[in-house]
Amino acid sequence: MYSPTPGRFLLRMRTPVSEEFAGGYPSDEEWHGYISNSDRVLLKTINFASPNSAGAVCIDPACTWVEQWVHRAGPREKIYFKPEEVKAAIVTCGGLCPGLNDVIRQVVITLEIYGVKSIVGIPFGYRGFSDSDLSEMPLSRKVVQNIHLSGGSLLGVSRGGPSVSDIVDRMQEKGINMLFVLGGNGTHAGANAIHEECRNRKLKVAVVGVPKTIDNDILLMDKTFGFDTAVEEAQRAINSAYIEAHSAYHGVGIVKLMGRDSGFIAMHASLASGQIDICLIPEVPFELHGPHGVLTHLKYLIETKGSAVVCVAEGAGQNLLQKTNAKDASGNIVLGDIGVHIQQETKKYFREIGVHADVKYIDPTYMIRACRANASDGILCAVLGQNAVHGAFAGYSGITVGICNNHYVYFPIPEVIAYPRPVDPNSRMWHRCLTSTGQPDFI
Ligand SMILES: Nc1ncnc2c1ncn2[C@@H]1O[C@H](COP(=O)(O)OP(=O)(O)O)[C@@H](O)[C@H]1O
Ligand SMILES: O=P(O)(O)OC[C@H]1O[C@](O)(COP(=O)(O)O)[C@@H](O)[C@@H]1O
Ligand SMILES: [Mg+2]
Repeated sequence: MYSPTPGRFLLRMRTPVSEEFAGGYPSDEEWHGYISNSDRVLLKTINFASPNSAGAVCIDPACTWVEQWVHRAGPREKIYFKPEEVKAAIVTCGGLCPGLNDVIRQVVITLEIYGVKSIVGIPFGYRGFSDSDLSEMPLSRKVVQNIHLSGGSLLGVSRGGPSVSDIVDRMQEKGINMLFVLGGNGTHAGANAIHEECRNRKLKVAVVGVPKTIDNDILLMDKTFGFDTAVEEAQRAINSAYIEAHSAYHGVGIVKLMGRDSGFIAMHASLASGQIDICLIPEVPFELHGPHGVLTHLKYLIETKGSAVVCVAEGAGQNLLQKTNAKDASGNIVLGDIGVHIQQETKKYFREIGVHADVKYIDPTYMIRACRANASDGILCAVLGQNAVHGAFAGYSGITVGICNNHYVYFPIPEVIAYPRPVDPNSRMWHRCLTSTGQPDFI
């Protein structure tokens, strides 16, 4: 569609002190280290023998093997934007997530290495495109140098905001032709709509996403950034609940962790801690009362080991609570508080059966996401941020970056947000979690 020009992302650099290397490293070397547009990464790596294998996803009863590939991420030899003509914008939307600043930093640094001079941050999510009292923030390596040392987002985040057509109007007014969108499912739905609108208006704009969700609920990816940090941070809450429960006579500790639709944080935090007796996630229904209910098992645990710790994801057991039909500014359903409900029902239950129980409830909700990224997330953010810029220069739009089978790739946005990625109750990981907790079925 547009004629490509040779890439300006230098994989080998020399300080341009001498005339000889003023333009960078000589380009006539055989090794160049660019990614070919034909490089592909295999989407699924297990050839399941039958649909009965744990976690099997099959297209037919014979589980016929179908190879599916995605584009490998990274710098290309030919680029589709002249860096001096680029005005790049970065926006962070939805809730916070550890690592947002790390990604912003890497996007800015990489853009500068390509030679982009005009880089701005849009304040407070998509809202920053419409609110007249919010002005764009000029970004450079100097501005972002140390932002990864703290959590949150330098640019601020928000839910809700203007229509897609208003956003594209503002982008046209401001001359933005590269947009980097950091956010979850909702943000990516918006990013894809912005990409489509730009196409309809025949604008040469690259819209590239970087999936941000501590819930880890984006399809096809090994994991999203911030998830590891959230799981690690959750260990403190779980350990406190364990110590409280263990030190009390008939102690019961309850910890509620984030996870609107998906129980990945609760499952991984339970598995990592080794201190959880009951893990409850949205994907696996449970009863509190009755012979197979959670409370009967708590009584058994109190009798047999003296204490117990429960980890519950915020989206779990919503069928046990009264629906409010309330929605947040982005249209997400406001959930009932399952943690408080389990706390109250546990106290009531033990009171009614005349057994002493010392119930302690910990809700570390915002503490697990308002923190700085750990080392492994720091690396993930760096690679994703850099690859987002390479993707835009490679001429892609309507894509998002991710890690798939340990390789970094570009996904078409609609493929990864078709629905929130759930924990598969038939997966090995959920079975491993059950093995660790030793919990029975609660239905
Ligand atoms: N289907 C959609 N189409 C366009 N924009 C959307 C859509 N869903 C959400 N958004 C916008 O994306 C932003 C973030 O959405 P939200 O659901 O709050 O967070 P997240 O992106 O983390 O899922 C909000 O500004 C919201 O208005
Ligand atoms: O109170 P807030 O800011 O709406 O955030 C709560 C939500 O944030 C999350 O952790 C992640 O949500 P997003 O991916 O939409 O940012 C959800 O699990 C949780 O419901
Ligand atoms: Mg969301």
